[in-house]
Amino acid sequence: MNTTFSIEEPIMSETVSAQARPPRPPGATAALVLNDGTVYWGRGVGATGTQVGEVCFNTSITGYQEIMTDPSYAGQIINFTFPHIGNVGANPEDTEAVTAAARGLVIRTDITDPANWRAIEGFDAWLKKYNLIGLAGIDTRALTRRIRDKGPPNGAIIHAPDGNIDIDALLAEAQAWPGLEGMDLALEVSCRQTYEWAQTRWSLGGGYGTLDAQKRHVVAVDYGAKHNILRTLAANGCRVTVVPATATAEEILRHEPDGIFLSNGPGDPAATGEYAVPVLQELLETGKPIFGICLGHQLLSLAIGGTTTKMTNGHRGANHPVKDLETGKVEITSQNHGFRVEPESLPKNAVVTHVSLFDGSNEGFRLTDKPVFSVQHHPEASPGPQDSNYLFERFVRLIDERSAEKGAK
Ligand SMILES: NC(=O)CC[C@H](N)C(=O)O
Repeated sequence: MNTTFSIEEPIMSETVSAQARPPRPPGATAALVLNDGTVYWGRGVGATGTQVGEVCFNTSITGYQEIMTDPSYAGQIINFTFPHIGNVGANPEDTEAVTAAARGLVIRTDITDPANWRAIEGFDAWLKKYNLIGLAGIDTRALTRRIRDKGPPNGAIIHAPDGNIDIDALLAEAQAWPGLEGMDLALEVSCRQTYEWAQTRWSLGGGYGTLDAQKRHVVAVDYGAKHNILRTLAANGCRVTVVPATATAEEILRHEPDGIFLSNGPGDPAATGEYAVPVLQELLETGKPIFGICLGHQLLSLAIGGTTTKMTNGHRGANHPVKDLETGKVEITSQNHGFRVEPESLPKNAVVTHVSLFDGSNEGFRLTDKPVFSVQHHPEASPGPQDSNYLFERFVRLIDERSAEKGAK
């Protein structure tokens, strides 16, 4: 690990077009090759090998462990806009899944020795453990501007400590990769078997807790669920049964849930919708409370007849303002999505409840005739602000109201 901390850490090479490929700088052990032939040389960090995926950027300043383990990043290489990634090291608590589904990461400065009381190892060692390939010394600003102006390209990365790097082979890989549109990745990251979840949210001094009073039972459909969603459900008094993405409506209802949760997840919602939508349509018929987040929001929109499209630039960061149209309040949100719901495609019984103040795109809706709502952003944060936590309370209220109604009958 490089132990020198310096913002002046040299960038390996600037953005250069295919016509004028940059010569390999001395010491280069890694490269990123975009499908248009652009080459970025770098210094390898983390695991070795090659990977191919969509290159997107995330603007979060903290939370790199949570971002790298968010299953929604399957099929993606993350370019961090914040220059000092890795400087607080790594700990065993700040993870959102048992394994990492992201394809790799691109960072500006070399990883330094950790400076944080919670760190038990350096970020480089942690990346190796999670089999994540990284490149340091990249002009991440230039790459971000390129993604902002032209949309996220497909690219191939390599970390080869022996310097054995074949740019043409990487270019061919990047060009042959079909891209995220039309790709179902939920099956790759979903759990294989049903399991119970009881861990609650982390607290300073207390770590993660467990829940004693489990008043409500929620079945969470795992399209690639972040653990902090499950933790937040548990912290709100829910016993959570997590079922695979392929669970049928009958399998879900056999657990007799008081409410149903639809998780976040990677890939194109239209592709996942091929098997998820018929199940959701059956679940909607039951009148049970349903809450969806991100991919869950997109799948719910498809189930009621809406459409989703790929965005030119997705939303990935921890400072995105979203307006709750029903209260007029603005919440600062955590985001990670590259597809969006087209609000004009939604049926009359769907009311748009949230909108992005960055680009006006849809961030949420609710149904007027059923206890059903969903949001595009990530109210569980991790990383990010907790302004939107109230949405979990709203879900629990819907569950309690329905239970009270049933009890009164
Ligand atoms: N975080 C998510 O659930 C992402 C949803 C979807 N894969 C998208 O990119 O839009």
